[in-house]
Amino acid sequence: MAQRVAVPDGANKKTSRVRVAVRLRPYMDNPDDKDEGPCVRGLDSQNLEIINWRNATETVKYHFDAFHGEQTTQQEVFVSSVKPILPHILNGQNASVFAYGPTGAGKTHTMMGSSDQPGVIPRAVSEVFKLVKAKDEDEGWDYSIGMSYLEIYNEKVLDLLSPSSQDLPIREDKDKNILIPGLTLTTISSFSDFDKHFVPASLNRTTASTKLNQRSSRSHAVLLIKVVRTQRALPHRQQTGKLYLIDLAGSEDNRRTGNQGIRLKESGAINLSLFTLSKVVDSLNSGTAVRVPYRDSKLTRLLQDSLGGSAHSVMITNIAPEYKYYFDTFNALNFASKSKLVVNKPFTCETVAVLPVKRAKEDHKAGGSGTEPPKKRHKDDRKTEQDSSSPSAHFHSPSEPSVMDRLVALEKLMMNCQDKDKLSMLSVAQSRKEIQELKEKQREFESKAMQFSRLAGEKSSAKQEPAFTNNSAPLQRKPSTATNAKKQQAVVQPLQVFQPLQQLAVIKKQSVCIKKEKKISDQVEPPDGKENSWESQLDTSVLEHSRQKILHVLNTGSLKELKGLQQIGDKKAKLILGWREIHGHFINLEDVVKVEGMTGKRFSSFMKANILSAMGK
Ligand SMILES: Nc1ncnc2c1ncn2[C@@H]1O[C@H](COP(=O)(O)OP(=O)(O)OP(=O)(O)O)[C@@H](O)[C@H]1O
Repeated sequence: MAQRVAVPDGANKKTSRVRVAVRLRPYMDNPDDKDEGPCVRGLDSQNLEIINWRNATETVKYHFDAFHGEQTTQQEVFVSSVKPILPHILNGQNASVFAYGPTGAGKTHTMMGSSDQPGVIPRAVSEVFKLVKAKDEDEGWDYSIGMSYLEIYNEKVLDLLSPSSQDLPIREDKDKNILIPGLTLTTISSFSDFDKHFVPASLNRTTASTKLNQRSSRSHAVLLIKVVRTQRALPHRQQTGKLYLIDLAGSEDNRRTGNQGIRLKESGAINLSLFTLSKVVDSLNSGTAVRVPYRDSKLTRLLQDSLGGSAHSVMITNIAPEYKYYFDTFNALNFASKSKLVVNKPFTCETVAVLPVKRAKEDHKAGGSGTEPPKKRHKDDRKTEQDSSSPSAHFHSPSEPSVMDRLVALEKLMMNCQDKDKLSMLSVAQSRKEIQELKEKQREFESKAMQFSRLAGEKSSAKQEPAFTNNSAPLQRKPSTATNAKKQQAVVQPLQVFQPLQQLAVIKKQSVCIKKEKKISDQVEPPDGKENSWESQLDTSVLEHSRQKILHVLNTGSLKELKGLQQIGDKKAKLILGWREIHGHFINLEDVVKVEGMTGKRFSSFMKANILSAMGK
């Protein structure tokens, strides 16, 4: 049998952008949400605006490749955003279309649709058959179409056409094509043939009811349509084009989905892979990435040869207009647009009237503009108490799980620390990204805490004991060596406190800070005076002036200005911005050790480098 060899692809090796469209679903009347109106609206076929939560008299404008408003039909979405990329599949190129967005914002509606309003998937498959049929016989190629259908659930690849199969591996061949050995590939000869396989397989998808969506997709559903064309004459060239049509699981805020237990675990996997997808799309669209992090999740690994490179990709970001989706919408838009947003000038009265702002004020009353009339503020307070979706309602509810409480506490902390002057230094997108990253870290911490709590639960008696006890803390079990004992202690210490789980986040933070402050003073002013001997040689007033200058940059500097400091790279600068978002200003320079990764030693070295550099030495 003749062996096939890969023909070098003459196509442009430049990494292509992901085309981004946004679709706003219609407002859904809900007795609890009445009178609120939308928080986001379209401006034209490429632009939309959303209330600015930092100042409800402003909006934030976004520009996209396409904007589909509430009235847009399934056919219009398909024709404008998907149809143009399909002919490439017949020429051996790859493409991907994916629907991204918060849970309940319309991803499944967009991708699958219903029998009377079919979505992108049935329309695209039907179009591929049409395109093949329309090919001229005289061109001399034979076409065959195959389908695979899988879901990525909890970072496992599961074959929806063969539901009894186990987690499948993702491999890359020598030509950098992504393969899934063992995945069913069914040849289909017509649209009805496709339908026959697709409909029952869709029922195998993992869905569940959450607070926000009765039938929420808990996995990423990936439909692969493979078009292989073979030349009839010698040398029987063969080209394979892959089209991925993906209905992603919703990006989730667990306070609002009410997720616990298995739902929370699913949600962790969903958010992780979406976070990685956002990094990949960001890298591709910014065009600056040295390494696109495809390997960081199964989803992006699978899409590696169909996202970026010479592939054609479209992301349809689904958003919902109701206020209860506000933060999810804001996050989704920031993920989708990255640098494209513009902060508006203050809203005119006329425009404010069109977009009611009370919910935004309510959600952020602690950090709002402070200009709202007292009467209205009172009304909003009342509403907050009644509204179960309000962060503060969760915060005060003793029956809510502690994980949610702590996430809400974090969010609340962020809201309370809004300082207009400080925030004006940051672009909205940038700061949201930082918050997002911090939230990811917080989630990691939460999942560790949950694991920890489970361990504690197994060991302790069935009585109502605190979740954390000093003899159940795994970190304490680690034998510490003389050299790292101090470091370990700084972490273990807070867990020795007998406190309910829900207070852990705060306690841990405080304790670590106290401990680290101690470490710092040890290191900045060591007993032998060796470490800071350089300081003692400087004039006190000059030293103090330099310290103040550094503190000023740390408190008000933009990303660029922070990176201008000695020993502050991109990552550390972002962490500092994120810390400021949550906690406000650094009161003392020594507070910098509270920023993740800034140890006492690093702080000493940071101070030395910056003071000497400020003095021109
Ligand atoms: N453009 C639209 N027109 C009419 N109804 C819509 C539209 N978009 C979504 N819906 C309706 O909104 C509800 C939620 O939509 P859908 O299930 O598609 O959300 P989702 O983003 O896929 O959620 P999840 O991530 O939880 O699966 C459904 O009842 C759906 O029919």
